[in-house]
Amino acid sequence: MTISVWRISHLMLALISSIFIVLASLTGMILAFEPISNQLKDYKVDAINEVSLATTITKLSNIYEEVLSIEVDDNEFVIASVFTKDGASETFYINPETGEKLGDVTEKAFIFKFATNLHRSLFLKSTGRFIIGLVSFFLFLMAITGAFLVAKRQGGITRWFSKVVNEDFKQYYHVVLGRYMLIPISIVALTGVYLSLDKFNLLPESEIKHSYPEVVEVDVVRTLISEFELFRSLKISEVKSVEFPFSEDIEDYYFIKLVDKELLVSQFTGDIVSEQPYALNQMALQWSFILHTGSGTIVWSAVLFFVCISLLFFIYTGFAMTLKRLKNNEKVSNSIMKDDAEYIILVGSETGTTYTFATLFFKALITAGEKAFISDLNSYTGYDNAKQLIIFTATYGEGEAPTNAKQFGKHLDVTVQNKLEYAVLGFGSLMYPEYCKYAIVVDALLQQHKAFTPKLPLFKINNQSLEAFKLWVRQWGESNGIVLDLTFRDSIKCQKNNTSFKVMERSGLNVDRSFLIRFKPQQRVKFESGDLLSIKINSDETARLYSIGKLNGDILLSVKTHDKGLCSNYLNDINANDMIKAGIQRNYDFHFPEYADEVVMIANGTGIAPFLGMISDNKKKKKIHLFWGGRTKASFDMYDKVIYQAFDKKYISSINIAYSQEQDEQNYVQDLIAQKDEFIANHLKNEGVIMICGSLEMQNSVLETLQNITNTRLKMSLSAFENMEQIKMDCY
Ligand SMILES: Cc1cc2nc3c(=O)[nH]c(=O)nc-3n(C[C@H](O)[C@H](O)[C@H](O)COP(=O)(O)O)c2cc1C
Repeated sequence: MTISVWRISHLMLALISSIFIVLASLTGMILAFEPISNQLKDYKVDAINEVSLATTITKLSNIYEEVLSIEVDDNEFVIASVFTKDGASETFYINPETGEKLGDVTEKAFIFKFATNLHRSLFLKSTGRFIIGLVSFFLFLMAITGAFLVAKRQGGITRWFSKVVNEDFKQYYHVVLGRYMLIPISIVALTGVYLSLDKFNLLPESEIKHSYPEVVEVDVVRTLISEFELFRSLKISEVKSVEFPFSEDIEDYYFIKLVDKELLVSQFTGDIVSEQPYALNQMALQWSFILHTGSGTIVWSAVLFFVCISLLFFIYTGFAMTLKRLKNNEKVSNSIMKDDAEYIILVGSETGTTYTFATLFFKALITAGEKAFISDLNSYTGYDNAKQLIIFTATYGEGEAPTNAKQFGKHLDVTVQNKLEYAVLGFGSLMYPEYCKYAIVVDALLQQHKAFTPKLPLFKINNQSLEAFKLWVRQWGESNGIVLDLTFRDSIKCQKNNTSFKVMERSGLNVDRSFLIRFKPQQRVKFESGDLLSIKINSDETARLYSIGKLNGDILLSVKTHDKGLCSNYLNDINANDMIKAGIQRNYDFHFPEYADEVVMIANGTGIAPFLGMISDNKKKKKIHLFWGGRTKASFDMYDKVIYQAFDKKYISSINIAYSQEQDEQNYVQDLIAQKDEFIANHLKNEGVIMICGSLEMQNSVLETLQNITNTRLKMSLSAFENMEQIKMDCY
């Protein structure tokens, strides 16, 4: 079955039963307190596991005129029904060791009575009981479909507890909590179903029939109760209830219920006259009751309370995710027919984010005056006037196609197509072993197809990186001679840029038109190397982010100027003692990994800035290996003072530099990594961390090189190390 069938079933079940689950959870939360409040009453006697039934009966018989019954409830409180010496009939808690009264048996509190009724039958008697039973069954089905979705998402049941990719708060905790709550929720649901089946008499008949002796000896001598072998050996904690003989007639017996069986016992001799074990379903019923109500155990009641809260959380996050998915999947309407369009954009998306990116691109094409058409990959067909096919696709399951792309391969085989150029943009996550696998498959299918010629090589986007997307759009625009202007709605979070920073010093421009600039915050702000400084020149512009190196409490930035770069030119125009307003954006995922003993830092160009701070602060002298790529020797001059000072202090263990334009043969940082493949493989094997900062092109090439190294030398996918937080990236 495909993932969407499971997801739709999961959603449908939730839609049908959510109101009842909310009611059952809220009342369940109240009811979870009943066993707790009962246990707080002080009627439990410590010696309950030592006192024998013989002792309790003897003591009671001495104090009261007649004893009718003894009951030990789920809280292990002992209740006796007696006639007092004054002839009054009373039922109360007793001390089983002395027979003394401990307190009156009070009625269930109103709140618990009310909650029980609502929880069991919605105050609708049999109809309500039926609804609740059915909803319990649906809840169980939801647990199963949910488990399947989690297993699929994690890449198989064996990876059940492997790290969950955190792309969205609600989705992340829906999955993380779901993994832990699966078993308790299934127990609550199944026991609920079982209790309902019992109420509707749908369980097999399990009434116990005792065989009474046909011939009874009449001249038997009465033995004292305190001498009864059975009563002496039975501890009161093993007994559920004892009904005393109705009369002193020899044919009336003690009727005793234990945890697993019922006994008829002679009141004259104490011998067992009949012994009947409970049927399996009777035992199952007892256990269902305990597991469903938490009766008698505070710990399980607390678990049940947590189950109720988590169900409310699942309903809230589940519906919030569905709404977001629906919003993401809102299709833009095409203003022209497919056969009139020159650019055909086809999308493969499961939860809609790829559609959001494709829509941005589509709208930019329309704004640029191009004839574009957008649709699902499944609706691939012939296009009469198209020049280019642009495919945006995510990957799902274990490297599979999203649901709206599953038919693409089939349609491609049977469709007669005019000659077309194509470009494939893959959306995926490096956390999964099959990174962007479906985009790779689509690219390969088009490569083999004679109607198609590639316009751009396959481009992969990790974790919906906006920066990577912008880079691809720039490349696409350049190769097609179209200037595209992407308009983002909420894509960049608004930063508060109201902290004052004073410029302490700055370098001149180097050969690459880059410079270093150092700021001192004028207010107390928290930051670390790896955090980002957000600068917004005017309110119309989106904020520009720069990676921070923290040097002696100051912020060090390495800035490359661009001809049309508003922010880089603004920074280039300021000098020592000038003030700027900016904001700190914490970037916790890119802080120095204190847990690692050895760190490899890979950067190109200005990406070195956070590493300058981390290296200068390495007072513990952890092993740090720097790999840096730049254009020429002069490109590095700006950084060598900080680096060689750190080297003298033994704060850095090795420096490896690749120059792309210093010699005839171009040498890039990924080439250095490839040359040191054995070292890199050992580093990862020994739990070392690799940090990457710089351009997205460099990041993609370095990741490819690392993937080759882990595949060939360690026979493992790079995603395994990513999942163990051994790869950290901050590229732009
Ligand atoms: C259950 C699940 C399985 C995934 N499997 C893969 C995978 O095998 N390879 C990959 O690169 N990305 C995988 N991803 C990541 C998605 O492809 C990525 O988040 C994508 O941006 C989602 O796009 P969409 O919202 O348009 O569906 C998976 C995500 C989920 C939730």
